Amino acid sequence: MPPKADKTKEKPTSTKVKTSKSIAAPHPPPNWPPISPIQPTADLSFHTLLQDQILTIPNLWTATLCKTYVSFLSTLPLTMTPGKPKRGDAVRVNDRFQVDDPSFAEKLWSDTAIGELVVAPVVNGLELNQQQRRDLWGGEILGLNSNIRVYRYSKGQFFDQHYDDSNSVNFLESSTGSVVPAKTTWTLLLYLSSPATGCQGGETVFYPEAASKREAPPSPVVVELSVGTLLLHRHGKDCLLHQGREVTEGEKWVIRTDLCAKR
Ligand SMILES: O=C(O)CCC(=O)C(=O)O
Ligand SMILES: [Fe+2]
Repeated sequence: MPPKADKTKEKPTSTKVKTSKSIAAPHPPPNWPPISPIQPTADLSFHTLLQDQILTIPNLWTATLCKTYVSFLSTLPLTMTPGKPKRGDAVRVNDRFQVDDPSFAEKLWSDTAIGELVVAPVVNGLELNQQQRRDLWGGEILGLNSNIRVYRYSKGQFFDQHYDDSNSVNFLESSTGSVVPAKTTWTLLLYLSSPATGCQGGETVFYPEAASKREAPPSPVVVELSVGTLLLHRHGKDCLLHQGREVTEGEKWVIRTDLCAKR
């Protein structure tokens, strides 16, 4: 069975006081550039790549904003992949920066179209009712995981086949300041690079399973990199096997977080 994504680094983040052991990375939150300029929400929508499993929001971030972020992220102390993965962990060969930053997670949710589109999802032209929303997102969505990860893949780097785990987290509600028990349900990957920025390869590829043992598995779903596109995919027990293909030219930059649902 293919491994889980880097389990050791995907520990639940907590908004409570933590022991040094539970801190995934000891970074103070960086001084992120403002999330501007962005596309108006009215111009954006979900695109379905695989029903109930893989969605995108093309052009969530403008090319200008992605460029500003890549320049900024290049100044952060990214760390190289730890040597040999532990037994059961996926092979991830890239450079990463990880920080627990509820304030940035809240900005990504509210200052971009993510929050509005997730709360009132129109999928394939149909607005979902409350039950359909819960089924799609895996519960009542609170916002985004404060565990923010930045990946830089240089030429020759990749993220081998794996499944993403659902994690238990404590979600800090910005409006009330209260902490709500939550779990992550979908992975969000924001692409800041593409062939337009000189990056070749690096596609995220999903391997849907065959409906039965007698049937051949469907073709893999290849998500091409596109600057400013947000990719969302279901994770946890219904996660599809997936990988980040090798980058063959240039650099691939990605910001990763997750949807959090009430536990
Ligand atoms: O970089 C990618 O395309 C995939 C990343 C991924 O699978 C992950 O963060 O779990
Ligand atoms: Fe993954």
